[in-house]
Amino acid sequence: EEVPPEAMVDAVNGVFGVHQGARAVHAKGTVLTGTFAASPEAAALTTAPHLQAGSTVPVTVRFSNFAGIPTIADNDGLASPRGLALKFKLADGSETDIVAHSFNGFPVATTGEFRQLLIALGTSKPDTPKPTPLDTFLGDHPIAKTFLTAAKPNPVSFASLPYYAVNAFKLTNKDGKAAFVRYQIVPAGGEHYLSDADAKAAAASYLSDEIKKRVGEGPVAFTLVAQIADAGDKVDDPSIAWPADRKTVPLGTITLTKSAGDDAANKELVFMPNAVPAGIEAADPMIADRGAVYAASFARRNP
Ligand code: HEM
Repeated sequence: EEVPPEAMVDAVNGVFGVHQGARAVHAKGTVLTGTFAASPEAAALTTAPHLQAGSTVPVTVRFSNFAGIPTIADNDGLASPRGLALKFKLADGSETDIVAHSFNGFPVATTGEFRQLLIALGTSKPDTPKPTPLDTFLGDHPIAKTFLTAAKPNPVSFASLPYYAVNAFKLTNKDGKAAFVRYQIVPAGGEHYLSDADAKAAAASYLSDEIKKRVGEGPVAFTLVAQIADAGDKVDDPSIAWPADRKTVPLGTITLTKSAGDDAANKELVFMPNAVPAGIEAADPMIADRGAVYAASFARRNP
């Protein structure tokens, strides 16, 4: 089922409402800048310029809460999964982006199913007669139910949880050899979460406050990793995580050194999951759909 990008933005707005100037989803965020240095191993996978050994390029990272509500408290249940959007500034002036979240999977397999889920969410209110559209959808889609009900503990920091880009890409190296991969962004300092009591007591902007303070005291680092598909792993279904024992290859190190402020200071910033240089191609059709939807959302928030 082809879904027009505008209809997807409308469906997201149906869940969270329209908030002038904000992203339709992942509406509260904070931006940092730094560099990405490619690993020695990356070039064996792809000819992409920022993934050649010795390459270092500037990056911009936006951390965000899930909900399409710009005032969402960082300890609200709707703040998870968290987002990490990463923009590489390539030497030729172009940009390439990775847009990831803190859950290894997605509720549904396709853009069309995602629209159905959004409509079910938007039309199921506390006073909606049972079974609600959401009850019916989740009854038919057990993976979506697992996604929505999975424990998503509040992190100590945006820098203390791993992120997954979920949709598969095809990387091609200089010999023409191709591999299907999914990106993971792994925190250098490991995973750390708040206790329930500490999460409850946390301030509404504890995460954006914490990351600004942290980066003021020293660099904040992540490793960009490629998880490599085995023959038979599905590349067009982000709802199914590939097994954890699949080979992983470090692609490089993200080192964040400066806060660039919150969204008010970064209105023109947009990340495109489908913006890729030669050596990288989208493998999952959801990636092109996301590109069109993000552009439509950007146009609405920057009229
Ligand atoms: C068809 C599926 C999807 C739709 C329709 C969709 C929709 C959107 C929209 C409308 C935005 C706001 C864009 C903007 O105004 O700049 C957005 C941002 C975002 N989405 Fe998605 N999304 C989809 C899939 C995903 C997936 C699979 C992930 C996780 C890997 C994800 C993570 C994010 C994140 C982290 C942001 C914030 C980006 C930023 O910081 O600018 N989305 N999405």
